[in-house]
Amino acid sequence: MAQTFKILVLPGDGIGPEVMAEAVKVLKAFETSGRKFELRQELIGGCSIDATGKTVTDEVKQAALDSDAVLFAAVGGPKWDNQRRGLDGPEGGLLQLRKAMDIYANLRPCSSTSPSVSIAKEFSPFRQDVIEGVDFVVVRENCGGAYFGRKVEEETYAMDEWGYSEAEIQRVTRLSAEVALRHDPPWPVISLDKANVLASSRLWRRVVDKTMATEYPQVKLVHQLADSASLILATNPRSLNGVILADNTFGDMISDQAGSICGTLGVLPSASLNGLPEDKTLKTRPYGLYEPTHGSAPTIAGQNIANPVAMILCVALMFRYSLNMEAEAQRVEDAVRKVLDSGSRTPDLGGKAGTIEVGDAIISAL
Ligand SMILES: NC(=O)c1ccc[n+]([C@@H]2O[C@H](COP(=O)([O-])OP(=O)(O)OC[C@H]3O[C@@H](n4cnc5c(N)ncnc54)[C@H](O)[C@@H]3O)[C@@H](O)[C@H]2O)c1
Ligand SMILES: CC(C)[C@H](C(=O)O)[C@@H](O)C(=O)O
Ligand SMILES: [Mg+2]
Repeated sequence: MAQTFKILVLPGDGIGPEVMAEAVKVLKAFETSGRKFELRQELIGGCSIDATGKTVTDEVKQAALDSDAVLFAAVGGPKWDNQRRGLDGPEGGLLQLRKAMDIYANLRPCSSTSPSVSIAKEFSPFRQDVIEGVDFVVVRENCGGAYFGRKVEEETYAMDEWGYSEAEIQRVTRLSAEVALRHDPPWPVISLDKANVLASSRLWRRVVDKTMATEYPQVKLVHQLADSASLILATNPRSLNGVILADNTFGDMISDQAGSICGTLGVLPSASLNGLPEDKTLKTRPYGLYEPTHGSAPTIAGQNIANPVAMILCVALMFRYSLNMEAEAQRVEDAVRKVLDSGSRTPDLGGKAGTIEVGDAIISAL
């Protein structure tokens, strides 16, 4: 009997449906007589608010928990900006889903050996000698901090509680160290915080220090203030090579900044996980939600010009982390590299190709 993987597909808003269509085409190309993908497509974000009154329904959250993996594209847009925000707004649908799945670590790779950065030599706004050899992965805490703390939102005052518990910091620190250990020799862990100002950062630094010293003494740990990390990323990004561990807010910011190395966010995928596949403490394979780093890019939606590469590389990450299909993950990454090298690129990379054309070219190159 064929092995069947249940995949929840969440295209969302803006360019989401366009880039998701290409990713699904790539996924389908990997069906064989021995392997099937059972796809269930659902609403999330603004389109879900319009159809159901909720940014994500309980059924969709349950479907995520019942799936082998979730492919998510993007949510939000000006249509909903002045209606509802926070957990009830379009972006809140994604936040609620991250929380429901407890996918506490968001891995956002940016490597000059990956297809995303290999094209940077021609398109990046950076000088080639500055970005040559850049190789890091941001491990962003994904379920806590300012995103999920108590909120006050009044006419003339607003507050977001930016709190972390020891346990929340410990688990993401462990996962970042495990990512570091996947490399030989192990990568350093570079932990970002604002311990010079924020109480939550001081706890962050203490817990990271203790966890690394007691459980991962073989992994080098560096603390870097988050604001200066931003400067370093813009001046000497290679010196951040390794695992960049950051809380929810700093991780969000530094991973968007990584897009500047490639010159576009349209090529950076990410994996949100509640553990690595080799984690023995998990009863099942980890939950995985695969989402590009970019958003719904409303100004370019509906024109067949959005770059589908980030979403397609999410399929590769899903193969790697959720479906035990490493060889297939590499085939997707190789095909993307080949197509970008051939010059078939969307306008954000200076090309003239359409979303569909790039998707088709990647399938032909598999
Ligand atoms: N994960 C998500 O769903 C997510 C992430 C970020 C922003 N958003 C939402 O998206 C909306 C727009 O936000 P924003 O403009 O700050 O960020 P954005 O990532 O949507 O766009 C930033 C810039 O990158 C470009 N861009 C992004 N993805 C691209 C792609 N695949 N191909 C080509 N160009 C691409 C856009 O045109 C824009 O110039 C907002 O409603 C925001 O809340 C959603
Ligand atoms: C849309 C928004 C909730 C989201 C975040 O801030 O986490 C996005 O910016 C991201 O980086 O995935
Ligand atoms: Mg972001």
